[in-house]
Amino acid sequence: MCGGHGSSTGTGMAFSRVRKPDPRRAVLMLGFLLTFLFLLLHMFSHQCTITGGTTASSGRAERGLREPQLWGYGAARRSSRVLAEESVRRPAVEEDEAPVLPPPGMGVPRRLSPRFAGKVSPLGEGSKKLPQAIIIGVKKGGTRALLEFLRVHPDIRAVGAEPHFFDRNYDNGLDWYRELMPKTLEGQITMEKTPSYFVTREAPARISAMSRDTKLIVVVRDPVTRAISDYTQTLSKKPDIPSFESLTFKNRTTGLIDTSWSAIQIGIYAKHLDNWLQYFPMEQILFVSGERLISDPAGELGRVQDFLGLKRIITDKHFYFNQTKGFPCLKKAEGSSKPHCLGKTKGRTHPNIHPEVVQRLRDFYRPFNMKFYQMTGRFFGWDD
Ligand SMILES: Nc1ncnc2c1ncn2[C@@H]1O[C@H](COP(=O)(O)OS(=O)(=O)O)[C@@H](OP(=O)(O)O)[C@H]1O
Repeated sequence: MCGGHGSSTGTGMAFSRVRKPDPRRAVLMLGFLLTFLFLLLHMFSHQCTITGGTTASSGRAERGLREPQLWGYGAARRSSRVLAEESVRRPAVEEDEAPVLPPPGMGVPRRLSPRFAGKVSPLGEGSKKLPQAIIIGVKKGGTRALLEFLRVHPDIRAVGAEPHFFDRNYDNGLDWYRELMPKTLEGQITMEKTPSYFVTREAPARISAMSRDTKLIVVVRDPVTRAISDYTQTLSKKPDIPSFESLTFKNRTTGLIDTSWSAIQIGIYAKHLDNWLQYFPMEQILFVSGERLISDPAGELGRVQDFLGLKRIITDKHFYFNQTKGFPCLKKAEGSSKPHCLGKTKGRTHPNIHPEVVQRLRDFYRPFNMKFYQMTGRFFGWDD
């Protein structure tokens, strides 16, 4: 535009006009100035749109929608802000239900949240290792109690929250998984618990690929009580769900049980165990009675310590029965001198289920339970 104007007027002409005050030239200059200012303003407003775009994408993340992953300091700060904001909006996270995991590729923060922190030696020595023993199930069996009790042992280090690596987070890779673990010294055992592994089809192959020597622990509980406990947990979060009775039956009149309902499905232990036996020998799996873990915690803990090849350090002396809670509690929690019972999400009051429905479920589970006793060589006494 400028060049075009110069060539049409001619250099000499232009020069002579500079000397004379020319109102047209003044208007032109003003036009230039205004165009320049306009361009400047436009660039500035474009810059603002980009910043606004970032905010919008955070909003997307907050609403749980997918957004391209941007790693680095800004992204890390943004995701921690998102988590903080979400935790304000969400009701308190229920124990064992929604562990806050670091996103893949970002590594694990040096200071882990207490939910993830295992016991760390005061000097921070040792190294992080993949777990040599895993509590793989069952949901609502008493897995949290077992892990909390085991953590009292000086030779056990366990991650607090459920990593869900072999079901939900497998794509994050073994390095990510290892990073979640607490540091251990020579001779100490690294552990984790994720009860959903027991019913995850891919879990046995995946754990075996990590190490064929992994020791597996399953806390089992009467499948009928377990189903009611599972339902009670869901009910506590979604009070509007249908009744236990209506979810149990495909057809109430014929009494046909809906085995596709996870609360029922999980309790068919023999079927799930079959899947594990394709990859692990029976000697590598220990079954803990969820009922005896309540009535005789030291006895069950003795079996677990033997299975893990550890000295029997956790004994009767470590437990007391808390009348208010109605469950055994630790006289001294790990790393503390105070008594410790599990939180209020453990040991909930179950709704009353019609005795006829309970009986129908007992009949349904009986053959599977028999098979399970046979497979494990232990009689759990659920069918008396
Ligand atoms: N010592 C002690 N204190 C409190 N609760 C105990 C204890 N030992 C076993 N239990 C039983 O554990 C049941 C919860 O099982 P899980 O920890 O495996 O549940 S979860 O799958 O991790 O959500 C929980 O089930 P509900 O009673 O249905 O809440 C308890 O019955």
